[in-house]
Amino acid sequence: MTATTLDGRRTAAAIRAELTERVAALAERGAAPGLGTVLVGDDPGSRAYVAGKHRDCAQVGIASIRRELPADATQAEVEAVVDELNADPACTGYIVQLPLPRGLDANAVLERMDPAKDADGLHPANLGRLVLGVESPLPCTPRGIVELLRRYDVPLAGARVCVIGRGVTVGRPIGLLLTRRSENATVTLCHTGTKGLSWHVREADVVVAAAGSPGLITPQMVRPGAAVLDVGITRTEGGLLGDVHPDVAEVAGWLAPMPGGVGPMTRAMLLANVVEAAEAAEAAESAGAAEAARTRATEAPPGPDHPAPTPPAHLSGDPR
Ligand SMILES: Nc1nc(=O)c2c([nH]1)NC[C@@H]1CN(c3ccc(C(=O)N[C@@H](CCC(=O)O)C(=O)O)cc3)C=[N+]21
Repeated sequence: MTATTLDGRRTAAAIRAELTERVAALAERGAAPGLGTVLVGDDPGSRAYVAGKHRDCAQVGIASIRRELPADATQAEVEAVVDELNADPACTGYIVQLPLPRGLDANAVLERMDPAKDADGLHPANLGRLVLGVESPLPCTPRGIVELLRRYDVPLAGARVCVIGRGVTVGRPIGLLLTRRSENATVTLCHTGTKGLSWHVREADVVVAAAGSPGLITPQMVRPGAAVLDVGITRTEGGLLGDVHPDVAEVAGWLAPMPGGVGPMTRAMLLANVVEAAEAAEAAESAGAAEAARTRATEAPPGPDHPAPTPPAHLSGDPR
């Protein structure tokens, strides 16, 4: 058996085409989405990832706002950039590229962001909303995984999903998405302390490998026909390595490879979050404008343009 490729590049391109139309519609109503990125330090991976982000933005017509700080930036300097983007009306959404260099408090930075501009869905208020089932921007990688599985009709209802990795961007939030009633999967969250990892993986209909451990998932561990998504990226001299051994393609029913699987979907979902935030802001603004117009109409003092309405006879107090 050779797995069907869950082609993230092709799927992300289709999503970008859909978003391009929505950005054009926003522009017609005078609302231009703008994505900000905050990059601290010079990690080559982070740099490449942020550059990709700006290329994607240019392609769909989203303005991009780039902020870079040196690796020795202070907490106050990073927070000043956050304050600036919170206040900038041209920036409708932004991300702070993680991980931050040692010594910086990422949680304090995330907490300081305007949750309405959180394009990553990683602000504590938005993660809380995800737990509560309240609408919120969703973390990009988990959202990209769900979208990829959906577009390839991989069955999720009642499916056993094994997630390997407990990071904040993937492993922790993905269980919250997959166990919603709309997806209805059952999720086991495994990590480096899990006993009998092979057994857990072998039970699964869907495997999400996000541990950052090259070749961790071998063909013998995978249930024939299962969907396997490689989310791990390890940078080596020889290139990028995923968490899934290449021979898994002979056993799996579906495979999201690295590269070309979940990574491009993550980027597409970031764009989706930015467009959705701009649509929500535009809707709130036009609702606010309509409300203000109504308030003016009902509260304007009587004058030559607005004569006081004549009360109906039974309320006028006039005995005639
Ligand atoms: N605030 C924040 N939000 C993130 O979403 C976030 C982050 N920080 N820090 C780092 C991780 C990693 N990440 C990737 C996204 C896309 C690819 C991607 O497009 N990968 C391509 C190729 C990768 C390459 O060639 O370098 C692929 O898999 O085909 C990779 C990695 C987002 N992250």
